[in-house]
Amino acid sequence: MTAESVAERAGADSGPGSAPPAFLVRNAVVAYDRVPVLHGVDLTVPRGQVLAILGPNGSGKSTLMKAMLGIVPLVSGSVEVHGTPLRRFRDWGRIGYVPQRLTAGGGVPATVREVVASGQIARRRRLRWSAPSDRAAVDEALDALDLAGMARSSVHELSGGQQQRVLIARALAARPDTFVMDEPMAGVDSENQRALAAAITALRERGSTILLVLHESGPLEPLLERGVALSGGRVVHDGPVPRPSGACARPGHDHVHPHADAEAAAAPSALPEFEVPRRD
Ligand SMILES: Nc1ncnc2c1ncn2[C@@H]1O[C@H](COP(=O)(O)OP(=O)(O)OP(=O)(O)O)[C@@H](O)[C@H]1O
Repeated sequence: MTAESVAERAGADSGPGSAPPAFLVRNAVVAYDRVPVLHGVDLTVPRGQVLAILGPNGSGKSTLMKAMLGIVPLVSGSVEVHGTPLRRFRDWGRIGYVPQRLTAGGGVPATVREVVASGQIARRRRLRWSAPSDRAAVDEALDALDLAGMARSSVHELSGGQQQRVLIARALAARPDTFVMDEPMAGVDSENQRALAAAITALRERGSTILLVLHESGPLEPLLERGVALSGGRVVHDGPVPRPSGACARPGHDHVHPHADAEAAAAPSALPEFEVPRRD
């Protein structure tokens, strides 16, 4: 069976007239310098689901996310976004991508409002001045992340956690329905974590699809409907969100240390770091 017919069948399984999944990944293989780092990953993300891709350092989380967005090419396999093969997908205004760190702007001074407004560029069909509705969307995004009071501040003066809020507001400003967030809680203090969790809760309540790359579920755990754990470039768990255990379970734990990837590779079916809850 071809990848296209697998995709069609998956669409048919979800019922006549129902929307295609936000992402449909089939047998994805990705290599860097001819060394495979994703070994045939399958993943279907239904619309409206809040899903975390979990796993230790180097397990392939970011690579999978980049392959789903076409940032890195597939050696083989296929990706569809909202029912369209990735190579033909053009509706990028539907996708709100939140990178791990603020890189846009470099040393150029930019205010919080300017960075948030820059999120609308993919949505605009042609070059034009921003309309009142665009400005309203920027205001809404600033409010949602509690940033209105800092709108005129330079982003470079902000803490890492505040910058992370700016990145989410920038994605929100284009009013997408699908979010892909790379480690939104990494290096973020607890106050900013609460603001981020509140914003993600609001997105979930309005039916957004949210895909998060996380080292561990942490403070977002109550929001997550599904956890997909990778180890050594393979899916080793797909179901209820595994609970962090050991040091990773402690409040305030910030995942910066490398994990025992050699052990994970030696036992690919094991779930490093996590206790998997029973399915009752
Ligand atoms: N640009 C690259 N060139 C070569 N190898 C890479 C590149 N990016 C990632 N890798 C390697 O691919 C493997 C998977 O990396 P990836 O960043 O996807 O893992 P990850 O689970 O997201 O890790 P982390 O949590 O540390 O970000 C690792 O062995 C990594 O060293």
